[in-house]
Amino acid sequence: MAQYPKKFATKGVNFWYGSHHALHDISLIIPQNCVTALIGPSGCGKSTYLRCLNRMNDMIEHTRVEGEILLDGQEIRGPKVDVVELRKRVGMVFQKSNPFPKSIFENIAYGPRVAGLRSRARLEEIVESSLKHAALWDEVKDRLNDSALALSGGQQQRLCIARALATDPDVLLMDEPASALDPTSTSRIEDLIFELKDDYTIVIVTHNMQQAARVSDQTAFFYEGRLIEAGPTTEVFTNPTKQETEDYITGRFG
Ligand SMILES: Nc1ncnc2c1ncn2[C@@H]1O[C@H](COP(=O)(O)OP(=O)(O)OP(=O)(O)O)[C@@H](O)[C@H]1O
Repeated sequence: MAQYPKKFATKGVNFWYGSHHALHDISLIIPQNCVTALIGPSGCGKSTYLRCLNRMNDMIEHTRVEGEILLDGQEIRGPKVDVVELRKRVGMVFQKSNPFPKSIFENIAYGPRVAGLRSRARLEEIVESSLKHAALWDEVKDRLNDSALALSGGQQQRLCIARALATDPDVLLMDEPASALDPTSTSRIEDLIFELKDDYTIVIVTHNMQQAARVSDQTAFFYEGRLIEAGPTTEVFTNPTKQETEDYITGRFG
């Protein structure tokens, strides 16, 4: 992965929920234009780590983070960092698709509007390009004013990806984006992830090891709040260096 520039470099990241020490000394490079999969058993800290990358954990009370989280070499917890700007650059898609109870158009236009964009023509361009990027345009272009809630689960998830793309991010964080979807919709999301990495850096949390093996370039295995190993996905899956990784990927626990 060394041939790719570092998008994120996290060094010695520790994280606490109150007195619960949830992440221990996590140092991980997230390479640009690659898909990094975070795998590991339930409760090992994957989502917590993911939320460190756009300071989403700031919204949870009584939490504390220590260590370095550098995005393009800049500390994201520095005093001058605008968190709203950070979250535009580092967009997020959740396990359960969560469209607003508004039209398809308004769901995508929302972020750019909140950012101050007023031009209808420009908003239309952004809606179209975001939906195209999220491989949804052809299915919805004739019904942009219909409610987003009328879309299927898989379409709603692609809409949420389009919504995250509308603010022109560099990075997409995805927390189990396909775990609530049927196999066909899952496979569309996986194809989409593969296409998106040309333009974005992607970090995906997944419970599904086949999915991690299919979509990611780099895999990071977490266990009990620690990063056990990280490396090129093919190596982690075929020749893991740590016993815990081997036990997990061969299904001995988790
Ligand atoms: N909001 C919260 N408040 C308190 N503790 C939390 C909170 N969110 C997570 N935790 C705890 O932090 C630890 C790591 O949780 P996290 O959700 O990051 O794990 P995970 O690997 O993503 O799990 P899963 O795969 O089940 O989503 C767990 O012990 C969990 O109970």
